[in-house]
Amino acid sequence: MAVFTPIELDDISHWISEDFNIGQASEIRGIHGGIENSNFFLDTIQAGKKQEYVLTIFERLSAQQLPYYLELMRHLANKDIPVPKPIENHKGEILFSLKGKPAAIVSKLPGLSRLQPEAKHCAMVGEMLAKMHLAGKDFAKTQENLRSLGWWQKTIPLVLPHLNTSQKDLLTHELATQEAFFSSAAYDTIPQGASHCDLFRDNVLFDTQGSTDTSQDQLGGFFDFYFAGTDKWVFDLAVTANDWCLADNKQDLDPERLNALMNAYQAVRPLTKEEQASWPLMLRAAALRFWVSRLWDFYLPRDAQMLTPHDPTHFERILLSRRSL
Ligand SMILES: Nc1ncnc2c1ncn2[C@@H]1O[C@H](COP(=O)(O)OP(=O)(O)OP(=O)(O)O)[C@@H](O)[C@H]1O
Ligand SMILES: N[C@@H](CCO)C(=O)O
Repeated sequence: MAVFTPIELDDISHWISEDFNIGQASEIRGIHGGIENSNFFLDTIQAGKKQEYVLTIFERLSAQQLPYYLELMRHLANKDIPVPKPIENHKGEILFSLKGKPAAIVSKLPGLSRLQPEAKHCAMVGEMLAKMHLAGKDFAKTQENLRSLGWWQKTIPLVLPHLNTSQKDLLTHELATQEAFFSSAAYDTIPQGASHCDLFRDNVLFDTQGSTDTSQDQLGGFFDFYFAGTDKWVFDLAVTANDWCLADNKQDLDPERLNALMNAYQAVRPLTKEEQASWPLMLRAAALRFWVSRLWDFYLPRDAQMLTPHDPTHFERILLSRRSL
């Protein structure tokens, strides 16, 4: 629930009409979802028709880091993967500056999130995630996942003082396990490429086709590529499974939804035997990554209007569950 940098229509209307071919800005509305960036729905009127976009002001990422994400989105959108397409100005640029911070405008995806997904939603996500991984194979840029092992090693010491003894033990032992895994010969054999790395339920939209229930749901698309990176595809799948396939106890995996996700993914891209062998440790790595980031946001929060950090204990419980697999 965050808007860190407020933007009014007067701040952008001249810029939009002068630098872009998307009509006249008619309305801008802060979006109070998300915790990382300042996001706004931007409406324009072009040739008498309303058009909808999303304006994002990046609060942490730098102008050097951002081209990877935006160009990945453009690459995938050009291959008909349903992701937001960055809007170019008259010079063909897709990264801008607003109020001294990097900014971008992207297409608005249709639909809404399904926070209580059914197996069919997991299957749609699994199929598209595999297609996305394959579509990204010829993406020219590489950039590390900025919230992977190096970031965990840097951030864990900052949050340890806030934890009790059992949490400290869990965090430090899991980090040591992952350090050994990342430096193993087996890890090097696992295929990698452009990965979303944050494909939670709140980063996928489903187009309801006008239905009041889920019976007509079609995938609207994946968004929020701002934690993407060149990473192990099976790590990306594990991040997705940990959020989409949670059992009712909010820590174990639900077999029906997990099978739907995995079968649909593998129908497009079968996992290698090395990926299959790595699966338990990848699920743990995915749980650790988000436990650390939620601890960081919770104990070292930033000033923001209406920022509601996520509950760190959610991924503490998930990590404990994955370690028991
Ligand atoms: N391209 C898009 N199309 C439709 N809705 C979007 C789009 N991008 C963002 N949104 C809306 O804005 C909300 C916040 O976006 P997002 O999830 O990217 O927030 P964030 O703070 O950038 O990232 P995070 O979710 O990691 O905290 C989303 O929940 C969604 O409702
Ligand atoms: N999807 C993340 C927030 C953004 O990284 C979480 O739920 O912790």
